[in-house]
Amino acid sequence: MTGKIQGVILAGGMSRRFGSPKAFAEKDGIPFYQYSIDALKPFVNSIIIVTNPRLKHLFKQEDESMKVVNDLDNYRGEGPLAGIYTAMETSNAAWYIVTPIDVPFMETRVINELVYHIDADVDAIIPIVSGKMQPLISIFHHSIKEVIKSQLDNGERSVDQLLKRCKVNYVPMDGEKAFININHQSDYQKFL
Ligand SMILES: Nc1nc2c(ncn2[C@@H]2O[C@H](COP(=O)(O)OP(=O)(O)OP(=O)(O)O)[C@@H](O)[C@H]2O)c(=O)[nH]1
Repeated sequence: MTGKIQGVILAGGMSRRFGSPKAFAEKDGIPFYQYSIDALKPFVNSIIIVTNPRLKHLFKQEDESMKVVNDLDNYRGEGPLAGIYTAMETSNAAWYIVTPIDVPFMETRVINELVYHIDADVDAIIPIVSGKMQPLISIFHHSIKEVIKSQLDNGERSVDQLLKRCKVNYVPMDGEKAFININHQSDYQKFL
């Protein structure tokens, strides 16, 4: 038994480098954030998009199984950990599968492989692709919620720091393309 699995889409970033909200940039006429939804959907009971008040109204809530919320007030805009903590506070699940909104080549097989490694003995499951870890396309157990909170309360926004405090299963994976993330307009020109 794995318990309830919640999908989390981190969508509260400022897209400063990109210059406009990345979630709504398009690949083949489909907004980037939809690719994150599509990759998660087969594996989760529900999806929570965690964003900020500037963008919240722009996300379409497809059905009852999807929720769009802002980062909790205390941690608004404090980075990805604020989004993960908000999801853990807002919903009640055993596991949280997290994705960002700027990975338009993401594939269900990536999430499938991470889900395969869900195990009671670990706190986090993180892919390693071409020697680089991808901590924002990952699975976290709810038991680390208080660790995240204490980091946020100490102003420590680093996900890498969190991983040093957790039992992590690092999963080597093939297929770099699925992990391409778009940060700058030049990435958009290059890959899309
Ligand atoms: N909920 C939430 N998500 C965030 C926050 N900061 C970043 N994210 C998300 O985390 C992922 C990675 O963010 P980045 O690309 O590093 O940051 P960004 O703010 O979107 O872009 P830059 O402003 O160019 O750094 C994206 O999906 C962001 O939307 C935050 O404070 N809250």
